[in-house]
Amino acid sequence: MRLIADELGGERGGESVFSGIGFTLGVGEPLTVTGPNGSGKSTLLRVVAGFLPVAEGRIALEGGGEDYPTVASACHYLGHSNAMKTALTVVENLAFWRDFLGETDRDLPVSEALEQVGLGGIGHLPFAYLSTGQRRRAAIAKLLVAHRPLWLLDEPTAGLDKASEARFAGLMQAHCAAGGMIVAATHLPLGLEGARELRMGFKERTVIAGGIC
Ligand SMILES: Nc1ncnc2c1ncn2[C@@H]1O[C@H](COP(=O)(O)OP(=O)(O)OP(=O)(O)O)[C@@H](O)[C@H]1O
Repeated sequence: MRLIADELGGERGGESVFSGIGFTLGVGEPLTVTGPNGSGKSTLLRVVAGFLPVAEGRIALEGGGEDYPTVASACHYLGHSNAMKTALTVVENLAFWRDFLGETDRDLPVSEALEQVGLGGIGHLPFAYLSTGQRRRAAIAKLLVAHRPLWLLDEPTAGLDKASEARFAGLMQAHCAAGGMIVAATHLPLGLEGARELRMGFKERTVIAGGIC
């Protein structure tokens, strides 16, 4: 399976935000997207996910087979918002997402996913009761309860403490080791060993080996 961006361009409000983006991501590979505020990192992730139209060029998933015929069908998108209902408990939110996304044979049970993000024991609480970092960890658990090979992550560690950052780095490494792919926009090192870096907002935009990790 390969994710291919070819001369990809994205717009916001009818104005070009970026153009000429090119990269190929193979199984097990992480890519970090870096650059100053407003350089288009979030826009790029939303174009890849299919939430915004491709303004020019193309984004495609090759080799996804019947299970993953499109990028959208293959990806989890974790944006700035956690996409959880505040009135539902943490367990109810995760069960909703598992049911909505459809079960696969690689999903973790909700209780195990909560253990993996250090939230074991508080799954019964309404999402509204959780702290900022706990909310982010619950949103990360969503990645585990419904398997998708491609994780699109927008500043995924915002609000996490050091221990949670390290735990999430382990989850990302495990995802890649199992053949997953990650595209993560970030201002912070993510602990993703061997990640290439796509630098946005610079005149010479390049993908460089062994970037921010
Ligand atoms: N809905 C919108 N309409 C018009 N312009 C927008 C819209 N959303 C974002 N933009 C503009 O698009 C540009 C890229 O924004 P984007 O959020 O992709 O940047 P970013 O690199 O993710 O920034 P940050 O590091 O601050 O998160 C910015 O100039 C922003 O003002």
